[in-house]
Amino acid sequence: MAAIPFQVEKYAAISAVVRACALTMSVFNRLVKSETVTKDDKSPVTVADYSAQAVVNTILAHAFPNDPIVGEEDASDLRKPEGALLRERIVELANEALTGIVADKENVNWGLGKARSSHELLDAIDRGNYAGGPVGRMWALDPIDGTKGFLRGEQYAVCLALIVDSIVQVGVIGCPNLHVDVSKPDGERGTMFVAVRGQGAQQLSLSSPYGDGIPLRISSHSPLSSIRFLESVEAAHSAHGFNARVAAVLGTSQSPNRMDSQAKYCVLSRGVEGDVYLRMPVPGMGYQEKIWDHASGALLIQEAGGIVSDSLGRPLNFGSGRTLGENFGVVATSIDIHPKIIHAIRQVQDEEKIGKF
Ligand SMILES: Nc1ncnc2c1ncn2[C@@H]1O[C@H](COP(=O)(O)OS(=O)(=O)O)[C@@H](OP(=O)(O)O)[C@H]1O
Ligand SMILES: [Mg+2]
Ligand SMILES: [Mg+2]
Ligand SMILES: [Mg+2]
Repeated sequence: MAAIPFQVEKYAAISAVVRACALTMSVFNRLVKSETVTKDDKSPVTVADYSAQAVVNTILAHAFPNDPIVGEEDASDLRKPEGALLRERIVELANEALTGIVADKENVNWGLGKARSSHELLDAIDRGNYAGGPVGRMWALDPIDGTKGFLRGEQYAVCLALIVDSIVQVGVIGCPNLHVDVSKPDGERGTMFVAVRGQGAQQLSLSSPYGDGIPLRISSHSPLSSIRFLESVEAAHSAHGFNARVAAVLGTSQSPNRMDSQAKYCVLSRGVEGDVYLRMPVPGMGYQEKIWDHASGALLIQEAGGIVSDSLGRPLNFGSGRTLGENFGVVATSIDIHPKIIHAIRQVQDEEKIGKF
């Protein structure tokens, strides 16, 4: 019998994301102020981001020693003398996660059960320093996407994707704070989203992440007047005013559904809580989107029957380095709504040019 493509990669990615999610959940309740620091770009990073990256990269290094990793965090601050306390905490947390008992897929060995030295774990974090590029295999990792959401106790996600020759082949996203049942927002939390190119997309739960799961299907029949946008919480991360003007052009009266992280892609793939994820650059910021903020989610949407492009309708290029440097904005939605959104974006941009706003 022929092997199913990317099955080992899928199970390794699920195993790594489940352990990283458990780590972040246990840290959340015990996090103290000194365990969050501000990076050079003014964004927060916590002991949970660092230790989750150490855990995922340790598992990937064991399972696929030749695969490079594009990960958000690096260990340079932790190697400095003033990083000693943070470093100790990260070593403790990462080893708890690597040696703790979590249900892994049977008959596989990801090198777990053995504690690592501080040196090994810092090197594991720095395996994420790969520059990216158009050719070959690489993993894209965001150990905590939506760190601000994590700190608020709201949505965040552990996101891992395998990219081969610029194309995302496997995408796994764990959302510890996302409700499992769309009709019960206050019900059980802890979801896992898994997509493999050509094999569909499923929602599973973090407590039972290896079964068949629920097949995901993006919503496709919303009349334009009732479509709902998904967007970032932070106005500094995506242009809320621009989204509101696109919504006005389309004539929708629904207020946007705002949440942090790639949980937006997850919610979109479930087909009920939103119809379009629109992320337009904030003028003057000069920010380039990072591949780890979109790779898993983009595949999830495609495998759920939707389409992901930039604001000009061009495919996202995951092979141009650590950023989506050749793209401008992100639009994820169903195949039938997509051209209408691209058209409305152009209309708003034209109106802005003639000074209508
Ligand atoms: N200036 C700017 N513009 C656009 N995007 C930025 C910017 N700065 C940061 N980031 C990235 O946004 C990631 C979080 O995205 P979200 O959509 O979750 O934003 S928000 O937190 O809800 O506002 C966030 O991911 P994490 O750092 O993993 O939390 C960043 O990669
Ligand atoms: Mg960050
Ligand atoms: Mg992120
Ligand atoms: Mg992050």
